[in-house]
Amino acid sequence: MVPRINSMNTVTKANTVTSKNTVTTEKEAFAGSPTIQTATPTEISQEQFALEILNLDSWYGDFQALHGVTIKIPRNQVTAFIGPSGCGKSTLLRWCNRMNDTIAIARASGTLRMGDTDLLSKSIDVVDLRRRVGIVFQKANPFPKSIFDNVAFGPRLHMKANRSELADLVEWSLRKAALWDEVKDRLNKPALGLSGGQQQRLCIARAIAVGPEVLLMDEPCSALDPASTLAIEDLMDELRTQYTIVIVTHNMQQASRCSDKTAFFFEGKVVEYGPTDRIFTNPENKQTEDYVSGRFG
Ligand SMILES: Nc1ncnc2c1ncn2[C@@H]1O[C@H](COP(=O)(O)OP(=O)(O)OP(=O)(O)O)[C@@H](O)[C@H]1O
Repeated sequence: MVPRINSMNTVTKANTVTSKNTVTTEKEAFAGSPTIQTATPTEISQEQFALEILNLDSWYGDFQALHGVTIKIPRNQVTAFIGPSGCGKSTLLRWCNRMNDTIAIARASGTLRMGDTDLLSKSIDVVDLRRRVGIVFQKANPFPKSIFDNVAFGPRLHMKANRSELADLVEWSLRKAALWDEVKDRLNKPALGLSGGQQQRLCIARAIAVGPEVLLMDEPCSALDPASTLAIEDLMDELRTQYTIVIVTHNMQQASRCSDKTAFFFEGKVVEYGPTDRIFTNPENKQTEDYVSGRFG
């Protein structure tokens, strides 16, 4: 029988619609999932932002890594962060789900909001935040567990699902991550036995299994071969209908192929932010033009 995740405690709580612009719910995040009834269609307009970053400064000790960054990240789109090494792309990404909390000398000021949630608040529940804002790293990092247990890990932590509900959710996540057909006969085998590209798709399945609203991807393809890279890019294209994706990439072709919006960073500042087509074909800033055309960086 198909499990009903929306009957679970955590999900019910998170489904609360708090404001007009905060309509992303787990119900929507799981839309299409066998575990959730059909979501009420929600009008997505350009005005709806998954993340609002206003005048964000960030430091590591005395070193200021971000200077007054302002970017509004639209819902259900792919936004690419590009720029030369050390310009602050990952720092910004890591504030979005508070991974920087693991760095004692990191601090930030300014505004970083997801709907009504202040992501910089000291009192935020970071475990719950990381369920709502998933992250996939440059190097795939499956747990030393079975393929099944990797995907089931988050749901076991955050939801009260019985065995069959969990099995359905694991299958759904692996299908979404375009990995099901390759692993369905070896779910109990170690995840570390998968190829690099498969491991990365597994990490994406693991991230979406808990119904995040936003998926952060920090150079997810930089360790992959062209075929696996293409698989991940296809996947992003598929996932964008349900999730907001933010990707850090050094690959200009990838940014121009996969993203709707692009932000170009330089020395901790956003030099230019706008529709990807425009950034790549008609940038307003000379520095952006030089970077996207490969003249520096
Ligand atoms: N843990 C840290 N401690 C001190 N400084 C750091 C730390 N992490 C990053 N930095 C510094 O902050 C700046 C921005 O780093 P960040 O990793 O955000 O850049 P990036 O644009 O993602 O670079 P890359 O493309 O090479 O990954 C760099 O100068 C970097 O050296």
